[in-house]
Formats: sequence, C-alpha cells, structure tokens
Amino acid sequence: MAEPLRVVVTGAAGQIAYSLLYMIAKGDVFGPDQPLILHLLDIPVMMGVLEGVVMELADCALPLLRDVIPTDDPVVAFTDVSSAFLVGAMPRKQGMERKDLLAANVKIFKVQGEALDKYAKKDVKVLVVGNPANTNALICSKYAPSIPKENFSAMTRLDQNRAQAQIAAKLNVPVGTVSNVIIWGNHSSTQYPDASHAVIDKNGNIEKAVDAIGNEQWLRETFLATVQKRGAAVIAARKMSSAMSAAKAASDHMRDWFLGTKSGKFVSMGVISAGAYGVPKDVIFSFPVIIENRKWKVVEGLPIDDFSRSMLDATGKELCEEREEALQIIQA
Ligand SMILES: NC(=O)C1=CN([C@@H]2O[C@H](COP(=O)(O)OP(=O)(O)OC[C@H]3O[C@@H](n4cnc5c(N)ncnc54)[C@H](O)[C@@H]3O)[C@@H](O)[C@H]2O)C=CC1
Ligand SMILES: O=C(O)CCC(=O)C(=O)O
Repeated sequence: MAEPLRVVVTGAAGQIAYSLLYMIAKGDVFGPDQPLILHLLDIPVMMGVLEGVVMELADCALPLLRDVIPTDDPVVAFTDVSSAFLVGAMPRKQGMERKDLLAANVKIFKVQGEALDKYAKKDVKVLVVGNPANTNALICSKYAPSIPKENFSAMTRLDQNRAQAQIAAKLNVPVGTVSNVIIWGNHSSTQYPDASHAVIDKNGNIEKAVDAIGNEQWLRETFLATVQKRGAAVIAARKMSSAMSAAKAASDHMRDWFLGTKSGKFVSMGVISAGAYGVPKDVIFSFPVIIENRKWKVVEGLPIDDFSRSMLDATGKELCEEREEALQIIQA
C-alpha cells in the first residue's frame, strides 16, 4: 500500500467539515488504496468541539485513516501536507453578499498562505472553500510565492453540481447523465452558469442540453437565477449555509484534481487566469478544465456568443473589484 498522504482541513470543527471529513476519510477523494493522515485546524475556542469530531472519526473505524492530528497551530496543521481544504472562515448570514465577508475572512487566507509557503509540500493542491472563495484563494497564493500559482483553486463545483441537478430535473433524467455544464467566473451572484456546451447521455446517444430543453428563455432566466441564488435560498430555508452539498462538492473537486477527469468531460474550477476567453488576468476565475496527472488545463476554443460575453465581462469586473478591495484590507 502507498505511504499515507497528509491532508489538512481547516474549519475542522465547523458544519462543512463535519460532512467532508467522513467523505475524505472513507476514501471518496484520494481513492480506496490511499492511506491518510488528517490534520484538523480550527481556532483555540473550538478545540473542545474538535475533540468530539476526533472521537467520532475514531468511532467510524475507517481502515484508510492512519492518524488524526487536531490543532490550533497553523505550523502543525500545514507541515508536509499534500492537499489542503481551506474551509475555515465566517459564513454569510441572510441579506449579505459573499463579498461582504472580505473584511472578516481575507486576513485568514494571508496567514494560511504564509504557513503553506513555509511548511507544506511544494506540490500541495489547495482548495479554498471559505468565502469569498475566489479572492481568498488569490490572496492565499500571493502569500505563498514558493508554491506554483496553479496549485491554488477556489470552489465553484457546488455551483456546477447545482446546475447539473437543475437541468436533470427539468428533463426528468438522472443527474449522472448530464455533463459539461460550465460555471464561469466568481462564486457569487455574478457567476455565469452556462448550459450551452452541456450534454445529456441517453443510453450512449449524446444530445445537446439546449436542444433537449428547447427553451432558451428558461436557460437564460430561471436556470441562471436559480443557480446564481441557490446559496442564498439554502440560507433562507435552513438559517445556515449549505454544508452537506458543499462538502460533496469539495470532495468532487479534489478527487478530480488528484485522480483526473473522465475522457470527454470537463469540470469547473476557480483557477488563476492567464486571460483565456478575454477575461481579466491574475484573478481566480472559474473556467471549464480537464485534469491529467494532477494538472488542470483550461478547455479552449469554445464559442462565446454576445450573451455569454456580457456575462463573462460582468463577473470578471467583479473579481477585479474584489481583488482591489482585498489588497486594501490586507495593506491597511
Ligand atoms: N465555495 C463554496 O461553494 C462554499 C463556501 N462556503 C463557505 O465555507 C465557509 C465555512 O462554512 P461552514 O463550515 O458552514 O462554517 P462554520 O461556521 O460552521 O465553520 C467554520 C469553522 O471555521 C473555523 N475558523 C474560523 N477561523 C478560522 C481560522 N483562522 N483557522 C481555522 N479555522 C477557522 C470556525 O471556528 C468554525 O469552526 C464559509 O465562509 C462559507 O461561506 C460554504 C458553502 C459553499
Ligand atoms: O452562499 C453562501 O454565502 C454560503 C454558502 C455558499 O457559498 C453556497 O451555498 O454557495
């Protein structure tokens, strides 16, 4: 069997981590043959709660889990890790936009970037879940200059999963038959859920989702708004933000990064922009990617119509504004 892989989860005493840790520890992310050592970081006041999480992980009797290290010390948390789930951050409350969290959360990602830079493996793969995820990931990367920028990502997989589920429900087909829906841009209400390249696999016959749906107005209005505002809808219903679905999306994202995407399928990830599709450079922008040998590559050459162009421009503009605001907060 392989050597154990060290994986850190921050915000380990929180609600997303409560579902995520089980998914990781039972092999959903790194595969059924990969032993794991979990590093669990939270803040000092949460150490009692974290102790309970550690007890529960032990009580799951999971064969792949070789050790669990609970800590409030970033040095312990980030030392020698190959994979980092950065979940720990304040969630938004009803009526807030995710960017309203910048002031509270961006400094966490500066500190954790510095710790990753000093203590993590240089090929560590970092997934930022804590909101506003794209800009937090950018700041984290900025403070970890010895780690390639391509190793930092932000989670838009929950938006992708939501989009697939909406299309499957509209067509009354199993969600697993829907693929290649794209989330462009920011994990915010300016994101662009784009079904124009999505396909449905009907027993081996591949049909374009737009043809199967046959209702452009639904795609541009109902579908778009439902996916963009789904996080807020969950908060309104649960009085807490999405957790089980966020954990599943984080697992999907890191699994595809480590194990690769399936042939002909692409997934959406917030990654450092080099300006593909004419969007701003040096922001963490969600693109369609394929992944091989733990390296992602933006899918190029997809046609972009006028509607899509205006959506890409709007979400890119918001990311540039968030970047400026984050830098001001950090430098203040
Ligand atoms: N990108 C996405 O699709 C999604 C992002 N989120 C975001 O994920 C974040 C976490 O959400 P929940 O788990 O529901 O929140 P939660 O409040 O249940 O848990 C957050 C945990 O982070 C800890 N924490 C705070 N500062 C920390 C630090 N400096 N180091 C380590 N741990 C720290 C807290 O003590 C708490 O235990 C929020 O920012 C939320 O908005 C949530 C759902 C989806
Ligand atoms: O919407 C939020 O701010 C919290 C959770 C989240 O990011 C989401 O559900 O998409």
